[in-house]
Amino acid sequence: MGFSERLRGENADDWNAAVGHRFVDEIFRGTVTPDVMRRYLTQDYQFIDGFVALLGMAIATADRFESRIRFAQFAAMITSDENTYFQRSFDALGVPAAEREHPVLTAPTTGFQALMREAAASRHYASCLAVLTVAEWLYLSWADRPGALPPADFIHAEWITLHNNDGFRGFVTWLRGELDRVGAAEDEPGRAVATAFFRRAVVLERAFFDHIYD
Ligand SMILES: Cc1ncc(C[n+]2csc(CCO)c2C)c(N)n1
Repeated sequence: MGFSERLRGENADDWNAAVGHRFVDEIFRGTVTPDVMRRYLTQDYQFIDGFVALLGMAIATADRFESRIRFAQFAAMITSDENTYFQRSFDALGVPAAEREHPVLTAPTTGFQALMREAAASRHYASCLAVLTVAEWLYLSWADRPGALPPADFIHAEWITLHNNDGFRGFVTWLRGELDRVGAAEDEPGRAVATAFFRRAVVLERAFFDHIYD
């Protein structure tokens, strides 16, 4: 069994609770209320800055050029103006500028920001990979419901298709392979550090979904 599959298995309870969360069922049915969707998206929007910084550290610490290229291309894609989902959703939900840019942060959001900052500060490629892999793979896992009909509202439908399209699937497959490769090459202390980052990320993903219903 590869490192990524082993890590997922060790965190199966929290992983499955996130992937099968009430929010996920409701977004596929198109029944997430505007109030909940607004809380979710305003908090999630605060995630992207630290995420891109962490990608930058993965580019810097990767052990080979081809991995840097993969991350650089992904970073370019997610930071291009092409993806206007958040702004269109904020417009549709009537979210004012102040709440888009400076919402009151919830505990899981500040937890994620700290986790991504710490992973980057570690300058340890396997730890950067561990956090990035959870953020991507767990999202592909919940969004991947073959045969499910798309909900009517674009706010629900596009949040699903952003995370289950073939390009995203290909990147997650590569990311898992990269974590498997790097995990196998690490010594045991290095693997243990990456394992702890992976676990914290899975716990926070579950808490992030829970918190929008509090
Ligand atoms: C709490 C939370 N965890 C993971 C993701 C997924 N995610 C974060 S950044 C990124 C790349 C650009 O889409 C992806 C897929 C999320 N949105 N929110």
